[in-house]
Amino acid sequence: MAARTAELTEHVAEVRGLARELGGRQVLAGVDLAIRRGEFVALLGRSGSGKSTLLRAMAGLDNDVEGKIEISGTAAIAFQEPRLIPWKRVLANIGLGLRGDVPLERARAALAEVGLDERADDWPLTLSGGEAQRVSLARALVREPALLLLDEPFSALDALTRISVHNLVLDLWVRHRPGVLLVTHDVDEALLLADRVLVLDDGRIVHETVVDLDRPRDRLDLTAPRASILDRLGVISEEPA
Ligand SMILES: Nc1ncnc2c1ncn2[C@@H]1O[C@H](COP(=O)(O)OP(=O)(O)OP(=O)(O)O)[C@@H](O)[C@H]1O
Repeated sequence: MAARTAELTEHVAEVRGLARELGGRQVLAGVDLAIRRGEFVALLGRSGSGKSTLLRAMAGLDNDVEGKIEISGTAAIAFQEPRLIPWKRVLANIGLGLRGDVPLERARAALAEVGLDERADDWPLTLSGGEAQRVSLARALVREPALLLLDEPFSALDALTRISVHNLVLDLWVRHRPGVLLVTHDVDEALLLADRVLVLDDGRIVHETVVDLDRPRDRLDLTAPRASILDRLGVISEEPA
């Protein structure tokens, strides 16, 4: 079982030699990774490469990993599906914590931050996909996480909703400055949002691209880093030479 809490100074999360076997396969085979305070990191990798396994371990949801995980403060996770409890109203869903309930005022404030204060007393099933994902983000934020783990939170959204939730995540990140680890399949999404893009393959981090560009970013500026990441993912780049 990996260590969980630590007084890290420069970093909000440190993972060393993380290993996990699943279904007879070594899915994680010695992952090393560190996230600085307030840093936005994106994680790419082929389907089945172990991205969700890594996030679950960092969120403390998997006790069968080997290696070291140190998180300085609280980690909160949001998933691809919002995972709201249908028989609890929206506000109650935010207040429901993994570790005890949070005060109502804080839950209301979190809901207001994602622009849904008027939906506090509604049932989750009356929300659109984008709204439900916003509630899921509010539920993570209300824990005031030092580390926010996002497991493909945009991938089930249509293109326009996706852009608005991208912008919301960036706004929330600027306001609260948690360290973020975002799992995505979308190279452009990773490059538009993150300070650093990592690639997971064969159970290890095999590639890192630093994205040293101001936000909001222009897709045209991302051509070179996109090509090198696609190359590492084994995808032929469609960019003109
Ligand atoms: N409980 C389990 N039992 C056996 N194998 C599992 C279990 N959970 C995950 N796996 C396997 O572990 C591997 C990694 O899964 P994981 O969900 O972490 O991959 P991923 O990179 O997030 O994939 P995707 O991009 O498709 O979501 C996969 O091959 C998956 O089938």
